Amino acid sequence: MAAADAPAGCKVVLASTVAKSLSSEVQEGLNQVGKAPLLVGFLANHDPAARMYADWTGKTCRESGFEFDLRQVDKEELEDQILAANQDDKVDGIIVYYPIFGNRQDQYLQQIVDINKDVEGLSHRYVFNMYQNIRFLDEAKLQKSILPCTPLAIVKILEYLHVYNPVLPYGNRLFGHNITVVNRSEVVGRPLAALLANDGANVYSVDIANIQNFTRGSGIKKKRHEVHDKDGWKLEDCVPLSDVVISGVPGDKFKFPTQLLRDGAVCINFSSEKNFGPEVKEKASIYVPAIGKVTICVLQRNLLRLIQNRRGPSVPSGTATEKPGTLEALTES
Ligand SMILES: NC(=O)C1=CN([C@@H]2O[C@H](COP(=O)(O)OP(=O)(O)OC[C@H]3O[C@@H](n4cnc5c(N)ncnc54)[C@H](O)[C@@H]3O)[C@@H](O)[C@H]2O)C=CC1
Ligand SMILES: Nc1nc(=O)c2c([nH]1)NC[C@@H]1CN(c3ccc(C(=O)N[C@@H](CCC(=O)O)C(=O)O)cc3)C=[N+]21
Repeated sequence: MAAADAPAGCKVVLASTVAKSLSSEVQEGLNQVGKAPLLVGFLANHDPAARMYADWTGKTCRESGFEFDLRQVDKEELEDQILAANQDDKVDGIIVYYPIFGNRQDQYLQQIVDINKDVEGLSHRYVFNMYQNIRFLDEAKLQKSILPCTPLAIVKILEYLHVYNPVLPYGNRLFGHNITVVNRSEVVGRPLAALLANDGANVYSVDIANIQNFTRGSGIKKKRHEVHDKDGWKLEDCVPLSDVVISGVPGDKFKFPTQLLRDGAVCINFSSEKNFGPEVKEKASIYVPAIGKVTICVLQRNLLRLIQNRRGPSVPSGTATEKPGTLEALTES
């Protein structure tokens, strides 16, 4: 499209741009750690999206000073393989690509990864901390808890876009924003809605069946979010209220109804498919078409955090302790 025909108002922000701003922080962490951390990936399914993501993670890791060992294993052998990697001192982090069995056995496998090697933050303790808005692992608030990579990548993008308002205190920086999240899976959509609401946003969480409101209440008086069903609500009810819309519907059938968007909304797609058609640029102020590169940066950041947590706190006096238990305290280096 010639520049003169381009929609005037919309800025397309690519994940690579946001990833660049995070990678200097990752490189700094890497220098402190003083070795190439080893991430082991277990692929036990034939999902092309998982394979693509795994190959891409390997390429990015090798380019940026990390080692990545992708192990293709039979699903019946995976349990023993994970336990062996838990025991292996050379292994710093473990990522298991899901779905494998596609049922509760997958939850079982998530819980057998050593919590000190769980780069995706899927262990019960990390998940509990996230939903309860508990940001540190220790009383002294020196060891940060681990957040799931894709939801945290979206938080990092919203910080980059200045949707997080630094004039407000840590932990309240999304106060005043209405955000629609289309996807409520346990791996991305539900944790994302909780994180955004814990930071002060009023979140509409949409799945195939219904819409829920995640909120800290009027004046964000509550310490952590609560959830209310919005009976009978549809996208038509929440999208026009939302200044940020985040969509992650799998498959190529779903197309987000862009005519419902508020003028100047910020739109982010995290699905492998393009949930927003090209016409999104006629309405949005900012459009982020994909986020994968940021997710991988956050994965590397989590791996460094695990190594730092394992080595024990060596936080310079007066940094982590000064900050209240906030997501920023958790997400800042
Ligand atoms: N970019 C990244 O870093 C990542 C991207 N993904 C991608 O995100 C997408 C979603 O992955 P998962 O959450 O694991 O999928 P999932 O299948 O577990 O969940 C899909 C969610 O979308 C909802 N949904 C489906 N159709 C809908 C509709 N028509 N209207 C409203 N809601 C609808 C479902 O109710 C469910 O909450 C996939 O394309 C996946 O490849 C997943 C993980 C990381
Ligand atoms: N334990 C676990 N964690 C995962 O995070 C996980 C998983 N298992 N199993 C498989 C799915 C799939 N997945 C994707 C990551 C990035 C893109 C993605 O969107 N990548 C490109 C788009 C690529 C393209 O345009 O084709 C991007 O964001 O720029 C898609 C899918 C993570 N997964």
